Amino acid sequence: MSRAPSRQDGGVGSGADSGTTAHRDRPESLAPGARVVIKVGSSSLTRPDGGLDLNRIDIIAGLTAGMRRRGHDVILVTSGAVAAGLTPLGLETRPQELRLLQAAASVGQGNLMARWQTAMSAYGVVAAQVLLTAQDVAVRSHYRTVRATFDALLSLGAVPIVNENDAVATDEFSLGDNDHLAALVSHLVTADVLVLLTDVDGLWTARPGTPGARPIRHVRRPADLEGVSVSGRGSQVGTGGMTTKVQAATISCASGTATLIASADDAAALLAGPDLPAQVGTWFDPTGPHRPSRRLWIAHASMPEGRILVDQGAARALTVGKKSLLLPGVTAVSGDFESGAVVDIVGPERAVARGICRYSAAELGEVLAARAAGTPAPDHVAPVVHRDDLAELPRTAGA
Ligand SMILES: Nc1ncnc2c1ncn2[C@@H]1O[C@H](COP(=O)(O)OP(=O)(O)O)[C@@H](O)[C@H]1O
Ligand SMILES: N[C@@H](CCC(=O)OP(=O)(O)O)C(=O)O
Repeated sequence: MSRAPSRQDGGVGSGADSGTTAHRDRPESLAPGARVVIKVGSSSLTRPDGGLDLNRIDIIAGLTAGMRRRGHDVILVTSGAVAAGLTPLGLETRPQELRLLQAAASVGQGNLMARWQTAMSAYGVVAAQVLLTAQDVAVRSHYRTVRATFDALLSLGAVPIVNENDAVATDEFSLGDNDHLAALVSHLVTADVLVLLTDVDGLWTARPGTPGARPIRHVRRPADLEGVSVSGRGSQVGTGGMTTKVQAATISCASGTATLIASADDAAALLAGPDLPAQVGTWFDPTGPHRPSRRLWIAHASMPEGRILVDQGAARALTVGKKSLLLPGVTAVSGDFESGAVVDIVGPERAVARGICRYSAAELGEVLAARAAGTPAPDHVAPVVHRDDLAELPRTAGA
């Protein structure tokens, strides 16, 4: 499907947009042709008795079909596999143990996908199951393959229906929550808008029900979140609460994808036509351009294999000077990695960046040892991490 030229404005109609970041209003409509990732949480797909809410699945399938007719590419990220597997296995509540969660997800995913497929096909939409693991986004060659799969599905007019492949995820190697998965998928497909549908009307100043808590309708920049109390405790069936949604919005917005957190009850009000009512959900403006996928992959999806400690001057050169990391700034190295590995770069106060290291840990160790002994170091001229291979980490991340 052809894409509308919506990249400059985050895929939204300009509405009352003054054009300046400081006074930008919330957009009033979805731009024609915007590519939209819709994530539906477990809390929105399950009934109080634990079964799948087929009415909700039908509504979202119908909205997806309508959006496709209006020219949008739609990618659905669905939770609910664990929740859908509990009752058939005779489990009364969500188990803690990984193997039981995986058993539930294995049973539930088939059920969940069958329901989506039936609902989508009733509206003439071809649904495609895509189950991802952390490896698929952490290993660059997998990442490229997955992106090609999404491109093929979208160009053939199918709607990818994505979940984590919970049955094979391990404790150490799992995406953990579908809000994060939805942010990574948004980046993979260069989405214009990410819609996180949940059981609450967007982000509130504090957990709804807290005295004085009120909904926030528009987040223009991360600083707008100061003072907002976000809890990781969600519904009975959900994972991560509002914390993972705000993290997902932050990741997506930084890579040019506007994000809307809203109640699944308001899905029709938001997605049945181009209009985006101002008093529904929370809209997060994009905070950066659609970034080259390589940099975002380095920052949010890759698995660092080691750490390079740097002095204050090097940390400043990376963060303020926007420079490459050079050998003289390196003070120590940890981990056993080959050249080409992703590493965290840690300054005296915190982890400042993540990047692809052009030397192995052993080569860096040799340089450091020679420096300590006052003997000539091997004659390396290449930067340790080139600026093009480097992504800065936000202040809150890392050490
Ligand atoms: N500041 C906040 N604003 C809105 N909701 C919040 C906030 N802090 C915590 N929450 C909780 O987050 C829950 C949604 O998260 P979760 O149950 O994980 O949903 P999902 O299953 O849709 O991913 C809401 O039910 C709400 O109680
Ligand atoms: N992959 C899991 C979803 C985990 C998750 O993040 O759930 P939720 O917080 O409801 O989006 C499942 O399908 O049950």
